Amino acid sequence: MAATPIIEIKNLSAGYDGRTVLHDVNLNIYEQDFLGIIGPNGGGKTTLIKCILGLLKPTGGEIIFHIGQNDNHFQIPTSSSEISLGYLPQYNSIDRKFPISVEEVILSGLSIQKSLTSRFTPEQKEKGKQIVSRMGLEGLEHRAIGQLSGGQLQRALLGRAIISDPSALILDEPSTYIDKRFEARLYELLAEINKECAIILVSHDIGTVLQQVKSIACVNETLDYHPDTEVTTEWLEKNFNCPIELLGHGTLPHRILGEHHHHH
Ligand SMILES: Nc1ncnc2c1ncn2[C@@H]1O[C@H](COP(=O)(O)OP(=O)(O)OP(=O)(O)O)[C@@H](O)[C@H]1O
Repeated sequence: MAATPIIEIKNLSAGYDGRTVLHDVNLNIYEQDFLGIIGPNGGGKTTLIKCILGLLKPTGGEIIFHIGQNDNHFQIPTSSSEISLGYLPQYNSIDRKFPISVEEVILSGLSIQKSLTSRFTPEQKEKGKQIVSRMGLEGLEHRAIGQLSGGQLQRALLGRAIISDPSALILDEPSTYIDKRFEARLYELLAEINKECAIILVSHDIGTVLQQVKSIACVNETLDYHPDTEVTTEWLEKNFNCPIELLGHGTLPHRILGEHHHHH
């Protein structure tokens, strides 16, 4: 069965105020994908995510979303508003003083098309409970998000991102949620979520990413896709435009690197 991608990015370019940041980006995301997106600071990772989420209008090319049953695809040429995408934002974009509880944060993942005051159905509340338990947040439902640890907040936001059973889940720098104790648990959760949802994981943490994902893309003005995680240091250096030592990842697990040479 020939798979159709759920997200198809063709010749995408994007930028700000007339300055091009991304160009000639081509990428297909399939149902079972777990794609890691790495790249140097300012390379355009967040810009690509903004385009996929429909928050930034591309200056060229297109992003096509295929949703629905396998034999019943339809396309939304210009917007992602109807495809269900889950999104875990960067830590520094979260206002922890916002007076909202864990349960409310999770349920807010369902309320995109609702007004803030409309009530949730009993089915939606039940779904919320399931997510609370899946995220290991029992007992914290009514806690304000400002009173959570980094790892707990992250799981609440992950719950919000997956409560609508999205076709794809996008995570922006999930390893910056401080609470390192929960990092292993996060990746366990993601592996589980990946059984029913494509995942796109943006991260600086090359070593961790390479151990979790199935394929990898490096974004540096354009996108270089690699179908597995057997990347070489040469591939990384070419895409980052710098020697691997400068990336600050001296502890890259060697077993996931392909043939490579040391040249000091
Ligand atoms: N709102 C904006 N207005 C103007 N320029 C921007 C804006 N957002 C990002 N840029 C610029 O676009 C380029 C790509 O930024 P982007 O945030 O996509 O990179 P990134 O790969 O996510 O970087 P990092 O790893 O540092 O988060 C950078 O040069 C940045 O300064």
